[in-house]
Amino acid sequence: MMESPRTEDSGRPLIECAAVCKHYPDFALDVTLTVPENTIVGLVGLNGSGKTTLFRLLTGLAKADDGSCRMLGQAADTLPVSVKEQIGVVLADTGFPAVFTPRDVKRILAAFYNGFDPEYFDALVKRFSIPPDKALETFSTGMKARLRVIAAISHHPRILLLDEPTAGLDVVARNQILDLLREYMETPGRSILISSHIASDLENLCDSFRLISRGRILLAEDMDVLRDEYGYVKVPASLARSVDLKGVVCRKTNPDGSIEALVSDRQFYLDNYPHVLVERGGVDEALLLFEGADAVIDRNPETEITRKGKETR
Ligand SMILES: Nc1ncnc2c1ncn2[C@@H]1O[C@H](COP(=O)(O)OP(=O)(O)OP(=O)(O)O)[C@@H](O)[C@H]1O
Repeated sequence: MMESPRTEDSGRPLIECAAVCKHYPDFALDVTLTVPENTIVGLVGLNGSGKTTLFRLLTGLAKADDGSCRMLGQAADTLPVSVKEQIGVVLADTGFPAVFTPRDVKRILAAFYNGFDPEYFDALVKRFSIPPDKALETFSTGMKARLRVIAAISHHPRILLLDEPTAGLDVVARNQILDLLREYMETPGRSILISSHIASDLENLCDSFRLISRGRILLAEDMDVLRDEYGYVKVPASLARSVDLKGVVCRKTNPDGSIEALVSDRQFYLDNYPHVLVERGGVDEALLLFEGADAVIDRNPETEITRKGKETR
């Protein structure tokens, strides 16, 4: 059986999805995922792949048709307040009413969370140059996004669920948020599940990532393994029959007969095939190849584990 991503071998699971299923008329989600403490997991997938649906299941906003999600060991659809207190959430396309000011937001959070830290909130608002008394309708996209993350983090939760927290932001604003998330993780016992369309954000922040496609997680890997060992290879049509596609994770055959593939052992190709283009395989390459692939090997060990568990039940 394949190992889980190496950085996640130890640590209590804070976020768990066990074969959780959600069906819509034109879409089906079926996900198994574990995020242990002290870990940042990135969720990557194209538009409509199911990222927001998964966040909605984890926050109890959507109810699973089968399987289950657990947060801090408790069923996600019936979380007690004591557990909700320990979760911070940024959901895509949500926010506070436009007429609110950051000071209003602070009052609401203080009423909602016992653990809300007003001094920390004020310090972050100041650090990110957010005007405390202006209505949010006057805010730029970046200011609103920063405030959403500040609001999610100011009660010192143990878990952060962040659906596209950096969407629409420039590089400075994105880096500010990523730095804040790194600081957040300096306290032991925490974890983050974060989705983003920006591969570099996830590559620089996360310990591991999950690639979700059409509602299923097809690849689960450590970020440093992806960076150090995986490769993108392009085999010209003339060599397509002679190259041993060792360690291929997914493969796409182009109309001209050339083959593009994501492989788990870049060095093998560098050593053996001097005429094959070999580059580092990043999150973007993985996404592009998985979407156009004509062959995919399921590289999500967690799915395998849960399926086996189900079969033996
Ligand atoms: N309430 C709903 N009713 C019907 N279909 C839905 C509902 N919510 C989501 N879907 C469908 O489920 C699929 C996955 O949507 P989801 O929002 O989870 O994707 P996503 O990966 O977050 O996409 P994006 O990156 O564009 O935000 C889409 O096809 C969407 O139309």
